[in-house]
Amino acid sequence: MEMENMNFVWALLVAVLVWAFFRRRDRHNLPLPPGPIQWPVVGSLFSVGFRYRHKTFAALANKYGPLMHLRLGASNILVVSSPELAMEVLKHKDFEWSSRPPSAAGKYIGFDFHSLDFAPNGPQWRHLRKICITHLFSPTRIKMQSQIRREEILKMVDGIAAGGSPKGVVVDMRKMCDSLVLSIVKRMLFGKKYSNPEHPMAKEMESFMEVVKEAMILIGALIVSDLVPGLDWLDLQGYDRRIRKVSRRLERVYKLILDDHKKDLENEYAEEAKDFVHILLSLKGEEQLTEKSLMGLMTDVFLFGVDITATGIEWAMAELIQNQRILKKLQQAIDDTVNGRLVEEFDICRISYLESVVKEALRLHPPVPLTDPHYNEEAVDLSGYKIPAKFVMFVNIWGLAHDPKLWDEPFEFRPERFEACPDLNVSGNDMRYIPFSSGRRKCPASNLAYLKMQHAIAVLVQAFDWSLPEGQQDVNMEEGFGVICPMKVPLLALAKPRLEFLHATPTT
Ligand code: HEM
Repeated sequence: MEMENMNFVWALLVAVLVWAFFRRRDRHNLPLPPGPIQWPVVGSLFSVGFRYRHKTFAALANKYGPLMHLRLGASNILVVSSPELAMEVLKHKDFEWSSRPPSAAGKYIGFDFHSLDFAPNGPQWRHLRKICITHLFSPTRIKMQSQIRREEILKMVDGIAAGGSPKGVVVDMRKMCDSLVLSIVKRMLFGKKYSNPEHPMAKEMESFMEVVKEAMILIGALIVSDLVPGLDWLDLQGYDRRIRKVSRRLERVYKLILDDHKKDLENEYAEEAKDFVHILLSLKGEEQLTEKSLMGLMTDVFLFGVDITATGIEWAMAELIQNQRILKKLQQAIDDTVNGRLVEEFDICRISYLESVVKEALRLHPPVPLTDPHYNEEAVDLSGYKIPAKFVMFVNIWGLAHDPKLWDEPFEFRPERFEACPDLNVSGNDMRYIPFSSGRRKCPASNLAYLKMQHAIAVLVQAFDWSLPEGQQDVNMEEGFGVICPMKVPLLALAKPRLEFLHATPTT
C-alpha cells in the first residue's frame, strides 16, 4: 500500500478511537441496505479502496444490488446504481436528498459553505442557485459572451496552425484544452483585464493558478476529519492545515479582484462589457450578495468551470482519434452544414451527428463519474428501508452509463446509438444517462459547458486531421483518479491542417 494510503488508514484508526471514546450513544438498529463487509474502525474501506471508486461501486453493486450501504470511518454512505432508484433520489425525493455533508473543503475552500457546490440545502443555497441560473448561466448571458468563446477558440486554432508545417504538429491535448477553457473562464469572470502582462494584477493571477490546482487536489482527497466528524483539530494527515492555507490565499486574491472591480463600477459600465464579477457586484436589494458568497461563487466558476470541461474535450478527442471512421464522418457532417467556412457556435444545432458524438463521449467518459455527495438532514424512507438522517449518498453516473442491462456494448464508442434515440439528451430526464446529474443539484452550467464542448470539438475536427504521433500505435485510454476523472496519460496527437482558410467569417 502506498505511503499516503497507509497514513490515511493510521489517521482514520486514531480518529475513530478518539471519536468512539467521546461520542454520544446514538446507534440505531434499523435494517440498512446490503453492502460489503464492515470491519471495525475502517468500515468498508478495503472493499472500496482508494481509487476508481465509480468502477468499484459498479462492481460491488453487481453483488449487493442497486442500493448499497457502506461505512467509511464514522460516515454512512449509500450508493445508488439503477435508473429507478436514481429517479427516486434525484427527482421524487430530491428535496430530502439535496443537502451536502459537512467537509473541510466546504468550510475553507467553499468559504464557510457559501459556494453553491458546498452549500447545504437552505435559503443560502437557494439564493446562490437563483443568481447563477438567472444572471450567470442564463441563455441571454451565454449568448452575450459567445464572442469571448469564439475569439479564444480561434486563438487556439491559430496557435496550432502556427506551430506546424503541412506535415503537421504534435499537440499536447491536455495542455491545449486546459489553456483554452481557462482563458474562456478567466475572460467570463474578469474580462480581458488581467491578460495584459502590464496590469498590476497579472503576476498575482499567474501564481493564483497554482493555488487553484492545489485546491482541486484537496477537494478530491480522502480526509479523515470528513469521515470522523468533530476531529479536525487533530489534523492527523496535515490536510486541514493545507486547506486553511489555500483558503487564505484564495481569499487574499479574491479581495483584490473585488476591490479592483468595485472601482470600475464607480463609473458607468455598459451591460455587454460587464464580466461575471461586475454582474455579481451590481446585484441590489434582495439579490445582493455578501462578500463570502461572492468569493464562494468565484470558487464555483473557477474550480469547477475549468477542469471538468477540459477533461470532457480531451476524452472526446481521444475517442475520435482512435475511431477514424467516426472522425471522418463528423468532418463530413460539419463541412456539409457550414459549406466553406469555419464552424460557428450558431451552426451547432444543425449538426446532429456532432451532438451524438459529444453525447457518446460524455456517456463513455463522464468527467464527473459520481454525483457530488448528497446528504439527508432528516430520516427518509427509501426502497423499503428507513434511512436515518445524515447519510451521504452518491448516484453512480458512470455505473448507469456502463450497465450492460441498459446499453448494448456499453464499452464501445458508438455515437450512432444516440442518433437512433434523439430524445435521450443531457437534460437529466432519463436516468440511464445523466452526465450533468439531475434534479435540484444538477450542474447549473450544463448548457454553457455542453455548448463549449461541442463548439471546441467541431472546430478542432474541421480545421485539422488528427492522428497519433509517429511511432505510437494506440491511445492509452486508462483513467486517472480524482473527483474529476481525467485521462491517466495526457493525450498527444498529430494535427495536420485540412482547410486552406483558418480564419472564420464574421458572426451574424
Ligand atoms: C462537461 C462539463 C461539466 C460536467 C460534466 C459537469 C457535471 C456536474 C455534475 C455531475 C455535478 C454534480 C451534481 C450533483 O451533485 O448531483 C455538477 C455540479 C456543479 N457544477 Fe458542473 N459540470 C460541468 C461543467 C461545469 C462548469 C463549466 C461550471 C461552472 C462554470 C460548473 C459548475 C457546477 C456547480 C457550481 C455545481 C454544484 C451545483 C449545486 O450543488 O447546486 N460545472 N456538475
